[in-house]
Formats: sequence, C-alpha cells, structure tokens
Amino acid sequence: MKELTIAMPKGRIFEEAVVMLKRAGYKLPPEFEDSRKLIIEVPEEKLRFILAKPMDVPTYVEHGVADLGIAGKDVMLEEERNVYELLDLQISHCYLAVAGLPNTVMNEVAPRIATKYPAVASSYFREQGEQVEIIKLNGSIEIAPIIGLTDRIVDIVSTGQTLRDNGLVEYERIVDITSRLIVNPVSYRIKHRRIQEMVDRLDEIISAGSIS
Ligand SMILES: Nc1ncnc2c1ncn2[C@@H]1O[C@H](COP(=O)(O)OP(=O)(O)OP(=O)(O)O)[C@@H](O)[C@H]1O
Ligand SMILES: O=P(O)(O)OC[C@H]1O[C@H](OP(=O)(O)OP(=O)(O)O)[C@H](O)[C@@H]1O
Repeated sequence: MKELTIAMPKGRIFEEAVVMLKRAGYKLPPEFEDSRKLIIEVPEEKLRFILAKPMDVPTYVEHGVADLGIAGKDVMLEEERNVYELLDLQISHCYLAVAGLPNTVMNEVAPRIATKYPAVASSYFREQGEQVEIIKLNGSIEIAPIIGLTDRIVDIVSTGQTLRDNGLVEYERIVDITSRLIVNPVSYRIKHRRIQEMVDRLDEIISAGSIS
C-alpha cells in the first residue's frame, strides 16, 4: 500500500476535517488533539499529515510534497493552483461577500476595497464593470471601512456576527464556500487506487449527512 501525504489546514477547518477522517474509519493518534507538531506520521494507516496555514495548502499539493490537501473554496479561487478538486467535503460553510458601512455608496472614482482575497475581489469587480483599488489586508478586514481606509470590504461571512458587531452591512453575496479535498494531478495518477479508496470512504460520510 502506497503512503499518502495530506496537507491539513490548521485553524477552524482542522477539527471538522479530523472528525470526518475518523468517521471514515482512519485511526488517528492523540497528537491530532493536543500537539504543536507540524508533521504527524500515522504508519498504521500509511498516512502522513502536514499541518499548514490554510492559504498554503494548495501550494504544497501543487508542488507534489503533499498528495492531497483540504482547502476552503475561497483559497482555491484565490490561489488558482494546478490541482484537482476531488470532493466537496461540506464542512466550514461560509460565503464571500461585499460589505461596508450602512447607507453608503462607493466612491465614484476608483473606490477602495479591503480584502484578504485580492484576486477574487479584482475579478468580481471587473465582471461588474467597476474599476476599484484593492488594498490587501491579512485579517480584521472589518476595521477598514470603519476607520475610513476603504469604501467596502470583500470578506468571509458565516454567522454575520462580525459584521453586526462592527456596524457593517452586507451589500452583495459573491460565492458560497465549503472545504474541498484536493489532489496533485500526478499523485492522482500514480496513487489512484489508494486515493480513490479515501475519496469513496469520505464520500460515504458526506452522503450520510453526519457532518455539520
Ligand atoms: N467564520 C468562518 N466560518 C466558517 N468558515 C470559515 C470562517 N472563516 C473562514 N472560514 C473557512 O475556513 C478556512 C480557514 O479559515 P481560518 O480562519 O482557520 O484561517 P485563516 O484566517 O485563513 O488563517 P490565519 O487566521 O491563520 O491567517 C477559510 O479558508 C474558509 O474556507
Ligand atoms: O460571520 P462570522 O461568523 O462573524 O465570521 C466571519 C469572520 O470570520 C473570519 O475571520 P477570522 O475569525 O478568521 O479572523 P481574521 O479577521 O483574522 O480573518 C472572517 O474574516 C470574518 O471576519
């Protein structure tokens, strides 16, 4: 049986992804709950996990140092890496939206947009026929319109609480987001049986509808 390396996103997807793998029958050691290790070997399952920043997962998979990865659709759209999407895991549901201060219109000349997703935001406004200036931030995006840095933000919304608590409103919904199982195209060819077995096991869990 060929070993598989999987790039897992640290952070909020991680826990749900681990639950899913366990339900699919993979026996994962306690290191998954209480360790700061960044590489976890599971020889009994012939699996090796790399714990990466969510935005970096497609990079590891594209370069083939991970065969598989788990990444939000937001990351896939932003990164546009040469990988295949195998499964919609139906976890970490959220969406990307345009938001801003209530009852405001965007500056007519080159309105400014703050976002962690410059590629997605640029292509969205281009499709709308609007010329905008994108300001890339790495977090706490909601601050930008409040302190007058930008007219709008493009950011993730889940419960809407961050927008509400900061007095912002949603103007447009751009795209629904869930996490995806992605694969390196070469790995998919040379480790096809092993990978397909994992896909089938995860697919069964998704179809049973027992995750989030
Ligand atoms: N509020 C949310 N609710 C549900 N899913 C979310 C939410 N925010 C982000 N996500 C999804 O989870 C993924 C990882 O988000 P997370 O907040 O863990 O990492 P990050 O913000 O990209 O990383 P970091 O905070 O380490 O820079 C995102 O790519 C997205 O798909
Ligand atoms: O609609 P909600 O349920 O409030 O979730 C949305 C928030 O969650 C994410 O932020 P995160 O917690 O990852 O912090 P960040 O500002 O560091 O990106 C996202 O960027 C929003 O700010």
